[in-house]
Amino acid sequence: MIIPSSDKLCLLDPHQVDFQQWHLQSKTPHIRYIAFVTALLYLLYALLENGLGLRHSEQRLLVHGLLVPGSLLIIGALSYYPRLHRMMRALLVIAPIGAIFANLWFNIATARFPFFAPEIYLAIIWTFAISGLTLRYAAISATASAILVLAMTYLEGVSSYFLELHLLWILSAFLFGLVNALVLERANATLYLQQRTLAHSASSDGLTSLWNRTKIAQLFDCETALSHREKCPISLIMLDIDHFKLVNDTHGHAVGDSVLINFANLLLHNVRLQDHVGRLGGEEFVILLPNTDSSQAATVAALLQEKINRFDFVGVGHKTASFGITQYREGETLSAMLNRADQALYRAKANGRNRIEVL
Ligand SMILES: Nc1nc2c(ncn2[C@@H]2O[C@H](COP(=O)(O)OP(=O)(O)OP(=O)(O)O)[C@@H](O)[C@H]2O)c(=O)[nH]1
Repeated sequence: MIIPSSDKLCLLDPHQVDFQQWHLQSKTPHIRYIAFVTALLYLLYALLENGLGLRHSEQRLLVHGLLVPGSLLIIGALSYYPRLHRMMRALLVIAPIGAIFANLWFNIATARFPFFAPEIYLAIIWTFAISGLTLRYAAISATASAILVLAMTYLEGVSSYFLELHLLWILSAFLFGLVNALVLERANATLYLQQRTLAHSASSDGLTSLWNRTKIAQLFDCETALSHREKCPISLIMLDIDHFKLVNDTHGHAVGDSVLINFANLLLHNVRLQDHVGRLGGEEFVILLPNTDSSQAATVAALLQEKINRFDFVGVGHKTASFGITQYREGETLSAMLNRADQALYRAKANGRNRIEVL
C-alpha cells in the first residue's frame, strides 16, 4: 500500500501520526475527565483526613488537599491546549509517583501506615487502568512508584508481617494494573489500525493509493492557511498521460491500470516529502507544491517529464505526459486554481503534447 506523504498535520490524520500521538490526542477528553474527578476525590479525602484530626494533618492537608489535586487540576487545564499535551502527559506520569512519595513520607514511620497504604495500591492501579496513559508511560510511572514503595518500606524496616502483606498487595495491584493496561492497549491498537485503514480508504484513490480529490481539497485548505501565515507561494501541477486511451484500446484495461499505478509511483518517488500527489480521475493527476512558485514548479515538471519519458512501462513501452502549471492567488478556491491549471494543460495538449505550460 502506497501512503502519500505529507508533513503538515492540520487534522488528526491517522496516516501521519504514530500510535502514541494518536492515543494522546484521542484520550485527551478522558484524561481531562479523570484528572478532574480524581482531584475532587482527593479533596474529599483531605477533608476526611482533616476531620479525623490525625497527626501531621497540616502537611497531609497540604499534600492531599493542595499539591495532588492542584497537579491534577493543572493536568486537566493543560488538556485544553493541544500544544501542551506532551507536558500534560509528563505530569500525568509524575503525579502518581509524587502522591505515593508524599503518602510514604508522612505515614511510613507511623503505626497508622496500614490505614494509608491502600492509597498506594489504588494509585498503581489508577496509573495503569484509569489514567489514560498508554502502556509504555503507565509502566514507567507505575514501575517507578513500585520501586519507590518497596525501597522506602524496606529501608524503614516495617514489621515483617505487614511487610509481607504489603508486598503481596503491591504485587497484586501492579499485576492487575499491568494486565488491564495490556488488554486496553490491544483494544486501542486495533482501533488505531481500523481508523488508519478507514481514513486511508476515505482519502485515497483505490487504484493508485494517491490522495483523492476530497483529500487534496483538505490539504489545499491546510497549505493555503500556512501560506497566508508564512507568506510563501504554493503551486499546482496538473498532468495527464498523453493518448492513454490508446493503451486501453491496444493492450486492454488491465495493462492500462498497471500503467496508471507505475505512473503514480513515478510521481510519488520524484517529488519532495512535503508535496501532495493526487489522482483526480482517469489519467489525470495533480501535485500540490507548498513553498514553491510557478517557475520552481516548472523545474519540477521538467524533471518529472524527463523521468516519465525515460520510463519503460511494462508491455507498453515509453509514454509521455502533458503538464499545466499555476501559482496560488491569495484567497482563491481550489476549484479556481484547478480551473487555471486545466486551461494550461489544455494548452499543452493543443500545442502538441509532452509539453509544460504555465498560466
Ligand atoms: N485502465 C484504465 N483506464 C481508465 C481509467 N480511468 C479512465 N480510463 C481511460 O482513460 C482514457 C482517457 O482517454 P481520453 O480522455 O480520450 O484521453 P487520451 O487518450 O489520454 O488523450 P489525450 O489526453 O488527449 O492525450 C479513456 O479511455 C478512459 O476509459 C482507469 O482507472 N483505468
